[in-house]
Amino acid sequence: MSSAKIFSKKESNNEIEVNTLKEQDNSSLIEAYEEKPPTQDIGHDMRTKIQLCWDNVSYVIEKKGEETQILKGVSGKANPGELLVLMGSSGAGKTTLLNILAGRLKSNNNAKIVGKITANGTSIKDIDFGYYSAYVTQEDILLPNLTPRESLLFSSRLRMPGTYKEHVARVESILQELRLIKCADNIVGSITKKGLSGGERKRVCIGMELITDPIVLLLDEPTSGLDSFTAEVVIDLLIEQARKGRTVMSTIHQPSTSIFDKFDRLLLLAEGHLVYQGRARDSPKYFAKVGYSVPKLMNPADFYMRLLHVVDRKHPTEEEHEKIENLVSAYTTIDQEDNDFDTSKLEPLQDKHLVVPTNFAQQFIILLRRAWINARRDPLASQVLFFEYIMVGFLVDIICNNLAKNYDSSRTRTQILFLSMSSVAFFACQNAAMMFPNETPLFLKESKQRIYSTISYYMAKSIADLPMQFLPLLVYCVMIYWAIPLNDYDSSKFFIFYFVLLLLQVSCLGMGYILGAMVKTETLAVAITPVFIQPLMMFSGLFPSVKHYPEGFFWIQYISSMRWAVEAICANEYNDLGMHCQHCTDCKKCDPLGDLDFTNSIGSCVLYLCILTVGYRVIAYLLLWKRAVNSRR
Ligand SMILES: Nc1ncnc2c1ncn2[C@@H]1O[C@H](COP(=O)(O)OP(=O)(O)OP(=O)(O)O)[C@@H](O)[C@H]1O
Repeated sequence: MSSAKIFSKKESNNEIEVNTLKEQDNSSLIEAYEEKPPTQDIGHDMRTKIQLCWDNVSYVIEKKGEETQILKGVSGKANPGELLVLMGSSGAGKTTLLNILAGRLKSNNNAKIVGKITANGTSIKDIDFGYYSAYVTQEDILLPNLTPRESLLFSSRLRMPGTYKEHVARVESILQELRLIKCADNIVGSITKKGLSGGERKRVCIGMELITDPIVLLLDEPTSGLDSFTAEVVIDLLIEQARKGRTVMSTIHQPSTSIFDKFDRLLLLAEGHLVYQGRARDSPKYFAKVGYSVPKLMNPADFYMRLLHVVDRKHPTEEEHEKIENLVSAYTTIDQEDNDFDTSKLEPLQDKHLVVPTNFAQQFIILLRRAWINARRDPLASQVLFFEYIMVGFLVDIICNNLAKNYDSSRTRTQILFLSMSSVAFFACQNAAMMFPNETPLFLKESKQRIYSTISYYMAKSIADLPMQFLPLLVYCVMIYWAIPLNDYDSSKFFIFYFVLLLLQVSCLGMGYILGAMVKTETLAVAITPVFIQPLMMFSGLFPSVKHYPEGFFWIQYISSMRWAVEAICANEYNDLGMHCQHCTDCKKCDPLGDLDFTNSIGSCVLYLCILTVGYRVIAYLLLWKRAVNSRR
């Protein structure tokens, strides 16, 4: 593939090229692209240009019978080949406007969008605008345990057609283009795990969207949280993307003067009103004309932010109100002389659709590989789980080793079984619940883009998570089984013990998925896990025994997989244990199982456990599916 080479050759010249182009007016810019053929040879034909226009766009939401107008008749346009920056005070409506233009916000019962949005004159309602555009969210939505190269490669394989070689070439080209080669094999990382720097992570997010070669690139605050130098690197990349012919539009919070100087066009919002739209470099002249001169040596961006700031948006002071009114009326009355873009070469867009290039089996295999790499590298799933099991096993060994096989010690024996069951249930459930919220943003984003089906994702995730759970549990079982020892009548006893706990682990992972699918953050997942697990544990048959369940609560045992797991391992333990009592000659009356009111066979307990395992997983799937459907609305 040639593009990678072309990019690397041009890299050193980019800065000069960008700056030179910036000095020219818009039409000469476009001609400049036309003369040089686009450097990308995949995806969209970059000679297709899109001018995005919005006319009188308003957004009104209704909450508790009260209407709030967030956008108030905003009009504007974003030209191909240019970087349009949206600025305004916090809450002015920048993200809302960007979301509406990207088609991410739609009218519903509580929110209404009015106005017309067109791309090359075609209403975006009449086409699948997602085919032409891409959106980079403010949050970095990436899997923390993958590298940039892996993230881009999986994204490419899921979203674009082509052979493996072509995917690799496309990814290498993007990595070079975004100057990510040096960190391409480092782990992305997260807040809790050191990985890429903020700027690198943001560039990977941009790269994830460049995979489909979008003609319109929309970004929500790509520089937030970055220092001014790193922010400038990101802006330079956006300008480069624009110079390739893309229409680039981004919200930016607080650009430095040197960043501001690089913007092609500027759109300023104040309290949902448009107060300026035009060339960024012309803005100081415009504001001076309407009575608000930018002080000498002051960053115009800082000046505008201060000018447009309203302390209490619900109750603006008279002065603030008057200032915004002045700016709004000045904007609508002063001619902007901003019609310098030649639209004659723009072609109407066809209603093309993104075609999912993979079938269910391919999606499953790619997602399984991705989920497996992510799970394998997750410290929670590997080191922490091992540590937890080894610690519990070690303590059990110290406290309970060489336990006598008599009736007196059966209480301790039962407690060990309960501890084993509760540890497995708690570790598995919490682990799954904590890992899920980290991955759901990417799943929801991809499912919004309809890259794959929820079932292929869910099945891949469910399977990929299992191996990392099995081994620590096996280590725990081996550690305690012969040290106590538990029932050593024959080897099948150990395997039944391990198998039942394994099944419990699989079912509790499902329960963890339910919790993980319900909450949005890891912290919340940690907080709510005990709330769900503990009641189910209390109805596991040991606390109190089945006979003593209060009336009306009897049914809880049927939704608790712990109940059936504990009965199965107790039956496995006490049948053929060969107890010898010191106190009685006839041990037939010593019946720990009977004392516990456990009467079911191991087979029926395992059957209940299997049914609950499937049930939990189906519920988790439905919750995830519902979230995916809601995210597409
Ligand atoms: N669904 C909603 N329900 C209630 N209020 C909303 C909703 N969406 C947006 N808003 C409100 O609309 C206003 C504009 O929100 P928006 O996110 O567009 O602002 P912004 O200019 O991007 O702000 P920031 O720079 O702080 O991100 C805010 O006051 C926000 O609270």
